[in-house]
Amino acid sequence: MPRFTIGSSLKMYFGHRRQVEWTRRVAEIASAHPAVRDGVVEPFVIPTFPSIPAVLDLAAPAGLLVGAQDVHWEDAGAFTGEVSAAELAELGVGLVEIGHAERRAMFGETDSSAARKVHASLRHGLVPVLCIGEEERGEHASAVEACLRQLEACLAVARHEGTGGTIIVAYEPVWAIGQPEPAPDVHIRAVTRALRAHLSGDGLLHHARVIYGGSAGPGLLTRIAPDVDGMFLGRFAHDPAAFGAILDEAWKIGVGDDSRAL
Ligand SMILES: O=C(CO)COP(=O)(O)O
Repeated sequence: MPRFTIGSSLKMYFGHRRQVEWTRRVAEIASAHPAVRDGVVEPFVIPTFPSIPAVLDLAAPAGLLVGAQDVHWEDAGAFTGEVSAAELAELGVGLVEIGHAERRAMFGETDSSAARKVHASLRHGLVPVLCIGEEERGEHASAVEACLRQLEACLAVARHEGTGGTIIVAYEPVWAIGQPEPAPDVHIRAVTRALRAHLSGDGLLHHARVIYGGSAGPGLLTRIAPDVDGMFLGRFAHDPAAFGAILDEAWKIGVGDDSRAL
């Protein structure tokens, strides 16, 4: 099991050519990096739907997982504009982002639609990257409470149906997305610690991982590493070199962990 899962959603920032170019550079950096070669980091990229096949061609040989930014909960039928988990699995997609704050705010995503999408993804062996986070900045305790409530609401269908698997929970406080700085370290660590404790030993969701997103960039992982399993990057990974800098950090932390264990 890699120590960290680190990746980026390209949202709708780039066109097709630029996503391919970005992936080519990040794939070069990742495949040559000891953090990826030695399994300290499991890297991923989440492009737009039409760019998935081209991104997969470059990413897969470099050890980068590829995700989709959304999914529909049904397997097939009259659902114009939607894409099923079955088709994503057929293409070789490994991850599915579900319930991102932008989809909740702009496209009517709710905990109950997210719950159906999580279930569909697990049924097809895809790993949900389930995005949760409180809307307003406040006390740690109220953020923990809101996130645990949201997490369980988004897992309700999978729990009801007894459908398990691996899941990545992306803690993304809504107020920290698209900002100059991430949430304060102590806040991130309090919430991710509580989420990890809640999910540890979960009978249904094996290997649940908790990563942080929201204006994350180089320098943050070193400060929050003891309480997270990775990071979900946005704008601050648009420069492929920044992705490389974060792999450097992860490698240093991983080597430190190993030497402490000896
Ligand atoms: O939403 C995010 C990742 O999904 C974070 O985006 P930013 O890092 O650009 O705020």
